[in-house]
Amino acid sequence: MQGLNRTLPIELFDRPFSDDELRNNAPQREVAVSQNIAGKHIDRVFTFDKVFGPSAQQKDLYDQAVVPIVNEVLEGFNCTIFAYGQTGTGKTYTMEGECRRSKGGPSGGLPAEAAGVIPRAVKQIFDTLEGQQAEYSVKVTFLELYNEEITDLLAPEDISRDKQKKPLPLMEDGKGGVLVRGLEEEIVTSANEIFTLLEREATPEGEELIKCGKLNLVDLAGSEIYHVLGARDGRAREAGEINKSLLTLGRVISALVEHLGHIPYRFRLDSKLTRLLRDSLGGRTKTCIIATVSPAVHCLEETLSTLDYAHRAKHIRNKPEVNQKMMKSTLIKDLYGEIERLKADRYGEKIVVICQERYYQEEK
Ligand SMILES: Nc1ncnc2c1ncn2[C@@H]1O[C@H](COP(=O)(O)OP(=O)(O)OP(=O)(O)O)[C@@H](O)[C@H]1O
Repeated sequence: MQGLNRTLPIELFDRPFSDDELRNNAPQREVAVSQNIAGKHIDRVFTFDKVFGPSAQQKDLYDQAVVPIVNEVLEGFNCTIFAYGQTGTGKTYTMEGECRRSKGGPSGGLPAEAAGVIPRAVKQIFDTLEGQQAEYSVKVTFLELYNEEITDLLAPEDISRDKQKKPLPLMEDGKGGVLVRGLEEEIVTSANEIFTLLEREATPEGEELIKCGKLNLVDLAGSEIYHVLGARDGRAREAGEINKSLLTLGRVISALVEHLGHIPYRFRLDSKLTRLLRDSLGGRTKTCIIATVSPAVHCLEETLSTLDYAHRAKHIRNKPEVNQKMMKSTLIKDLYGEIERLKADRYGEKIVVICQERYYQEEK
């Protein structure tokens, strides 16, 4: 769990570095919040794995918090990184940064210092694989969940109607997981346009293995849009949906912490957010939550709730497993099997049609 703090005033970081920490250049791990309620002074301290203060740059967060996670993905784990926090606290800035327009610069380098987690992760994955001179294929999907609707951040805007992207359905994948149907997959390749395999390595017998890791990078909608926009017009529903989504996520987190990893069934189906993050909260995925908070005093309540939530989520125990490595020959055999099955299905359909036609003719 990481805590990224955009521009928190120094009062919130009032604990100075100890001499030991200064010597070891240790990153901060605590956020201290001071409150004066009815003349009573209340101090609260939240401990996280890492805390990034007002002067922290995107690179600092990335190098310290995300690089190890991307390395795990390259080792074959599924990992999730999501930013959580009040609206306007920097979730999008953290996940995407300010580099959307210049995405995919000619040199393949990062377009700006303000590049966030997503472009940096893509670059790290690509650089590492290039460095290994391995044959690989990297597929990237970016999605946003907002108002109980999933939108594809890679899909081109719909030019037919008011530039809205179509929401995508979330479905069970039949293997205990979920999938977002129609989510665009962008293939990031080397100059040689190598595709198909993420990474290969040889078994002692010289058989090639395929290692596959997945990195989920999630941008959540703000939880307190309600307060900012007020419950007017269509915004009321939006606010309700967002709050419902995050409330359910909060309940799931409590359930996971209190019931030792068991999520009550009703919560599992409650919201798309929970379904989408099912494997990331208490499942087999390694998950990093980046909590973003505001420096503004009028946001204190929400800041405390974000810190509370993030702190609670820290107690969730996931059981990460490396994805099963598959022998290349087995994969090819499976794919041939699949092709044969599809051919047989098509043939079968045709027979049914012919039979129906004949049936109607005979009926006549
Ligand atoms: N660490 C930062 N340094 C400089 N500017 C920042 C930082 N974090 C956020 N900002 C700026 O603050 C504004 C709000 O940030 P952002 O849009 O990322 O918030 P958000 O949490 O994604 O909001 P929402 O929940 O509404 O989507 C943006 O203008 C962004 O550029």
